Amino acid sequence: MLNLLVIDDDRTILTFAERCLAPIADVTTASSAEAGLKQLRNGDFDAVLLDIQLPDQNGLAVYCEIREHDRRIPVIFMTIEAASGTAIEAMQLGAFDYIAKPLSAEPLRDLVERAIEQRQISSVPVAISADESDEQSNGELFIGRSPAMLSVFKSIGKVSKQNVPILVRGESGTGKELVARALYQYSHRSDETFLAVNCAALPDNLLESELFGHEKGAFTGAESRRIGKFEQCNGGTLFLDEIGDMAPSVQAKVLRVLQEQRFERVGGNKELTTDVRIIAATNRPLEQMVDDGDYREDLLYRLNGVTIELPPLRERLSDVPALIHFFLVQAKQEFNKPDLEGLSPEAVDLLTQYQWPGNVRQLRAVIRRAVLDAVMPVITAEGFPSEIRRVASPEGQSTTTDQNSGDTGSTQQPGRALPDLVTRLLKEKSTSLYSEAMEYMERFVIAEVLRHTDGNQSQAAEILGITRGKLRDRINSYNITLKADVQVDSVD
Ligand SMILES: Nc1ncnc2c1ncn2[C@@H]1O[C@H](COP(=O)(O)OP(=O)(O)OP(=O)(O)O)[C@@H](O)[C@H]1O
Repeated sequence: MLNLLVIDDDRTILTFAERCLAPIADVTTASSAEAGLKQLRNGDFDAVLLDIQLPDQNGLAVYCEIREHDRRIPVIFMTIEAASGTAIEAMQLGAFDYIAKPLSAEPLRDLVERAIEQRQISSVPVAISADESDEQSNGELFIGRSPAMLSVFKSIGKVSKQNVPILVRGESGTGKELVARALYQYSHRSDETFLAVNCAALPDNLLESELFGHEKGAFTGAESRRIGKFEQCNGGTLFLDEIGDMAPSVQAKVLRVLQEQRFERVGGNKELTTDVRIIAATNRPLEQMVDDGDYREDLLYRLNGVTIELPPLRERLSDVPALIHFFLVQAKQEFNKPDLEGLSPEAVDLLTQYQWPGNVRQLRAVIRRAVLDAVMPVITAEGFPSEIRRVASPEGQSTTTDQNSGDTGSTQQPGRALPDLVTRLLKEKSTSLYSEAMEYMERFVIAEVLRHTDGNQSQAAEILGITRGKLRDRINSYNITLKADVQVDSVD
């Protein structure tokens, strides 16, 4: 039988808890902090229900003693409304949860059952530890042991010292920028500047001036001369991310730098020279864009000389455990969770089966979120978003949407889930409500506009007032599938 300790100076609460929780656990009661701690030391408890205001000792102090005795015991605080500030403090210290008085039988039973379940899972050895390994203490930043990644590392080794442009290809979030940085670190230019420009993040005219600079008065608002990245980076390495998102005029200027190392600032006629190594990245089908007349063939030819292809994470799922470990260690330190031990075996199973449409970036976000939310030493599948937990359901990764998604199936009005989402996050005591709600809104707005334009991205970008590159970026990160009817799957 499972054992539960209830500490409260209110007799009625102790009697209520005994009666209500008897079907699930052997309930031991104590009416003071001192008596409770004595019981704790003599017994073996699976969870503790603790009154936050005890006559002989502050509830938080008692909580700290319980943690010192056994940090795996989930502690549920019982509070009255006025003490909610202390309850929040308790949660910050790592309490399992808190429940408001007067107690009701069903929520109390549910909560205790959940706590006991977590305690049991926490007693199983973790499948992936959150402690730093030798590998990580060696400063390894680029994780991957799959044959596909080993071949990427080999390519980096082969070409990093050659002074040629390199094109890094792969889906969003696969690590293209990391490849660019590794190429730079292992090159002869590693002591020189490394600059990165995301070509999709700026409208065409601003991108041109960002890259090549401009002269005073070149256009309205150009109040002084500006030095562009190609000039700033002379002798160094320039990473051009989303190289597919450049207007023809910018493509022509980049081609000229690649061929002759020459360019002019916007609005200037003085020819400047620069010695910059270009590493470009894209997740777009440049060949197709050339066929469609959207991209210069000569530029593609120049960039394509040496290509490094990053496989999507779903094609190298054997890398997932090492990546989980890497991100766990990072997040444990960053969020100051010294008690975190790692991930339970079923949690690891789930993550190694999921298809990761958002690639490594999505995996990183999922681990960070789970660490941030963790109140127990072991993270279980409960700590993951619903789209990942669905993998374990008999239906597999269904396309049904949930309240996290910006869209809904045909049965629900799009966008209607926002109030529910806010209510749920409030209930879960979220500390990122604003960003989650904004993400939901953005997802919803983009899907609606795309539906309105029948999936036409140029029209949608115009209506939204954002660049096509930015729209594409959002479509990728929210995993919006453009079919006859625009569908949205939720991705963190
Ligand atoms: N193999 C890896 N090891 C460790 N971290 C990784 C790895 N791959 C990617 N990451 C991390 O995942 C995140 C996304 O990586 P990155 O920005 O390089 O992707 P990207 O392919 O350039 O994405 P985008 O196309 O959207 O710009 C970053 O936080 C990066 O540090």
